[in-house]
Amino acid sequence: MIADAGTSTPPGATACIALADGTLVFGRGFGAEGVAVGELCFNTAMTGYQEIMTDPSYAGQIVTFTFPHVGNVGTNPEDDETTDPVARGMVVKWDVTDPSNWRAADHLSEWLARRGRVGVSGVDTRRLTRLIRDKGMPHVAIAHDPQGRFDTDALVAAARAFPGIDGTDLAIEVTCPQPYRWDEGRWAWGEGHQRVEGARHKVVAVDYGAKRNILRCLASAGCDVMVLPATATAECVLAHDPDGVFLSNGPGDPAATGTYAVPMIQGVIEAGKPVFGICLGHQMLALALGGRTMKMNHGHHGANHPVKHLETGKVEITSMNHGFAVDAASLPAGVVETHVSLFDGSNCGIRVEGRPVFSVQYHPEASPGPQDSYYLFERFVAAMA
Ligand SMILES: NC(=O)CC[C@H](N)C(=O)O
Repeated sequence: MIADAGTSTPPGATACIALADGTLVFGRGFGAEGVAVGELCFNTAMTGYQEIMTDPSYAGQIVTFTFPHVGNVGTNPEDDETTDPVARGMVVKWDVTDPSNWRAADHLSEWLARRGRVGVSGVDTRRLTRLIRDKGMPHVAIAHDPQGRFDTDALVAAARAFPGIDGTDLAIEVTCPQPYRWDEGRWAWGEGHQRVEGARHKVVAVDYGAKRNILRCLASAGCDVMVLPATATAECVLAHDPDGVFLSNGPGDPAATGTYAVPMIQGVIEAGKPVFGICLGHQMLALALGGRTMKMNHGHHGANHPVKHLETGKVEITSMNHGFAVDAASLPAGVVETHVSLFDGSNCGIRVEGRPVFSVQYHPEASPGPQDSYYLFERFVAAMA
């Protein structure tokens, strides 16, 4: 149900996606009723919709899932990457509202409704994805009304009024309000998440919107993790006398977030600390080293992205979620490009020559996704040893 502006609501439609250019897409609503605005992206992962919806890096975005069966395994308390969903809404093909389709413990629709997030199902997500590729992550308003009453002109106007993610610092909205310690390790099958005892390395993790599984990977690799808010200064980080500093993933434009992150990162590098960054942390490390970042057309969001490690020639299948990228041509002498995307050649990793400072654009904690890149946590620990 993809139509032009002014088209009346088709019978049975209880949800509408209005693009800023006037394109309308109708479907069946689930989750919360109401309207949400944001940047519409697509994610190609076949599993992990709950982890994706609760990844703080999706703040300001609405996620279209290209995999057709989303919602069929319900939700559970173990898979949240943060307390609340952070993506503003979700779009899926499978009709989540059909009760005969659902047998899971906690219905995705109720889970989403409890958290005030809007869902649109029954959409031709293949066609919508092509549209996102053509238009480059459009600004949209999505609406869910069980009576199917939509003021489509107002929805298009709301999409147009969305300020966009370019130039916006969103990390400040999702970072932790207070420092806290993290000592829970990775999932052990049948035993859940366990406390890790006897950690050997003191790590400060700066939280720009960290996923819980990243902190679990650090703890499981032997790190005693102190999580600090995004605006922590170098002085504040160094006051914890860490063996290493971790820069987390997070939402928004790295250039806008760099205003406070860059001086902190420069300070800890100057102090000789090992530094490891993931995704937004990677982008901000590149900025701190004198590089530039740029907005991508439709970004990389999925769990099937091949990345080449240029120094070993090995290919890793990675989990990704980013709409900005480091411009490799902008990297100064002494900063080496270590990884590239085999989809489009974009930069996926850097390191500083002669220093234990490195970062990757993708998500080695793989939540969801393949675990090919877990070695990066071990590399960080080795750098601190
Ligand atoms: N996953 C992330 O950390 C995303 C980084 C950044 N917000 C981007 O979209 O590129």
